[in-house]
Order: sequence, then structure tokens, then C-alpha cells
Amino acid sequence: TSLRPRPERPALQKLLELLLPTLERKDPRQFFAWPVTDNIAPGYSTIIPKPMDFSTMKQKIEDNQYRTLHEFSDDFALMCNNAMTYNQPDTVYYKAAKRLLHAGLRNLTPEKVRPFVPTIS
Ligand SMILES: CC(=O)c1cc(-c2ccccn2)c2ncccn12
Repeated sequence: TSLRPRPERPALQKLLELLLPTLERKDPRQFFAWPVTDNIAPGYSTIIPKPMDFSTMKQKIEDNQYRTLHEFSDDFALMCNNAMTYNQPDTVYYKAAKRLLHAGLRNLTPEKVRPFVPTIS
């Protein structure tokens, strides 16, 4: 809450700020850049209880809302799984989400993340 400010985690925040663009680049058509609106996706807000998109993830990084890399990965998976819930399998959005999920999770494994972690000089 605003009365209890979140502890800063500068190393994690910096790591996530470096990781996010590597995931966004895997969505060149920017299907996942912004929140999905009910205008472009009828009934979306009633079908998807927890929407997620890259702009929201970026804001959460800046607001220090991720305590661990796992929480960040969970939002990424949520975003992709939402698209595979709302959209039928034969749609561009479903197919893009499936590809994005698998490509993205490969980049979120510890060994792939390690190069982004500054070594203690
Ligand atoms: C991610 C997703 O489910 C999505 C993104 C879009 C989207 C994203 C950007 C521009 C146009 N459409 C969309 N349109 C219809 C139904 C679903 N979507």
C-alpha cells in the first residue's frame, strides 16, 4: 500500500528492464504491446479475469511491483495464455501467443538470464 512503500530491488529492476525488450522483439506485430480492449475483442473483459500486456509489465517494473524473476515470468505467461484462452486456435493471435510463450520462456531460464546479471566487478 502507499503507506508501506515496496522495498527497492535495483538489480532485479535493471535485469527486468533489460529482459523486457528481448521479449517485445518477439512480438513484431505488437499484438501484445497494449491492453486488449472490448472494442477490438468483444467480451474480452468478461472472459479474461486477469488481463496482461507488455505496457502493463513495463509499468509494473517501474513501480517496483516484481519481487522475483518468477513473478515477471508469470505475467508473461499470463499474457500469452490469455490470448490462447480468448482466441480460437486458428487465429493469428492464438498462433502468435503460442510462439511467443515458447520463445519467451526459453529466454527466461536462469542460464539465459545469467548474461544479463552484472558480475561483481
Ligand atoms: C492479444 C490479443 O488477444 C489480441 C490483440 C489484438 C490486437 C492488437 C493490436 C491491434 C489489433 N488487434 C486483438 N484483436 C482481436 C482479438 C484479440 N486480440
